[in-house]
Amino acid sequence: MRSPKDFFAPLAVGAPDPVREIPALPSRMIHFFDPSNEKMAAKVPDLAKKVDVLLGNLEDAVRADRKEAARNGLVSIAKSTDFGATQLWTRINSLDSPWVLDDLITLVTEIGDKLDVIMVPKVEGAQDIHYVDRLLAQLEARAGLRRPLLVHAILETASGVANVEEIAGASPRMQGISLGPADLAASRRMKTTRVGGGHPGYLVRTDPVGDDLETGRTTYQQDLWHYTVARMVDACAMHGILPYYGPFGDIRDVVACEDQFRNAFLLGCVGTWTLHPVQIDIARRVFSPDPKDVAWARRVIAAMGDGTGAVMIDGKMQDDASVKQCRVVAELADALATRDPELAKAYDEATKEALA
Ligand SMILES: CC(C)(COP(=O)(O)OP(=O)(O)OC[C@H]1O[C@@H](n2cnc3c(N)ncnc32)[C@H](O)[C@@H]1OP(=O)(O)O)[C@@H](O)C(=O)NCCC(=O)NCCSC(=O)C[C@](C)(O)C(=O)O
Ligand SMILES: [Mg+2]
Repeated sequence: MRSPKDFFAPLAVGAPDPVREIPALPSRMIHFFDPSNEKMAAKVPDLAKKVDVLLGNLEDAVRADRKEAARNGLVSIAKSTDFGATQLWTRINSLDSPWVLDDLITLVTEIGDKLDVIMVPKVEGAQDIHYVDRLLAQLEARAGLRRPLLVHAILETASGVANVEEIAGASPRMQGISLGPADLAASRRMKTTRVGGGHPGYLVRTDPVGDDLETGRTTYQQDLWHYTVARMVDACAMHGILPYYGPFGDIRDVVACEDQFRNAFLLGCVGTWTLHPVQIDIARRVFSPDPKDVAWARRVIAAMGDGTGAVMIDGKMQDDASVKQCRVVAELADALATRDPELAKAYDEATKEALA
């Protein structure tokens, strides 16, 4: 463990100073594409206008014989595309794979100035982040980068979940954590075969009435991911980094996808992954606060003055704690409004109506 005094010292001579605060940039959707897939790659310039984050995926879902093509494809896309205010991330191959060393060397050297965040899969503990941290510092120094690359961990091993708090605080580069439900299910030996979402067999049932065990017993499907997402959110909040839902693999089921995204949003996540273009608008809708909620939040903030004491608004008590919740919603709305003029208009109109 490094001394707290050294935590913000660069890990290589000539590497840029680590950031002290993780920027809360809009990242409602991290849109995955395979840079070796020509059809997907061709859509990148248009997607850059629609999404908050584009992620060139090099790991799972890219065939073993396409790994180099994906890496080289990402380099050429990054060099030739104007991303505007859209962030460019990548997911490197896992740290035990034969590809990861070349992924890091090539990407940092060739496009380190274009990349914002490096997503590291299958993180098991702080040791994995420490390894990437030092290596990135060496490569940044050699490439003469002025801005440090940030690191994002995927929570997709049982060990990673057990160590999530130390992973979140392992480096000043830690930008956030995403749920990786497919690998996590396998690592935990869960008996599911899905990528994210619920399962009809994971349920609770109302008690029987009398001796009849069969009739009138409603069942409620439960969320398999509640514990993990909640724990991830706490670990991230504790360390000032950002939590995300992960993939929802049933592309056709846009309804359950929206539900799963919304659960994560309400629990504290700032965004999700989108694997297919059809999921982009769902993520935008879910991870942008509702204009009515924004208007309410602004109304409470205005009524609460310096934020202390208690007032009644529409029959509901407001105090120091509820105004803090309202500030979370209002600040997120303000940040998203700077990127999304349509949203800015909807927020202002709803606020005018609420205050009229
Ligand atoms: C599911 C697939 C195969 C269906 O792909 P498709 O071509 O069969 O679908 P489609 O509906 O026919 O596609 C329509 C059009 O959209 C395009 N398209 C389709 N997807 C995209 C995309 N993402 N970005 C940009 N364009 C896309 C596609 O090329 C096509 O273009 P066209 O109209 O010109 O013919 C495809 O969407 C895909 O490969 N998506 C990405 C999958 C991926 O990245 N998986 C890895 C992340 S999840 C994961 O790793 C788990 C985790 C965290 O690690 C853990 O839980 O453990
Ligand atoms: Mg995975």
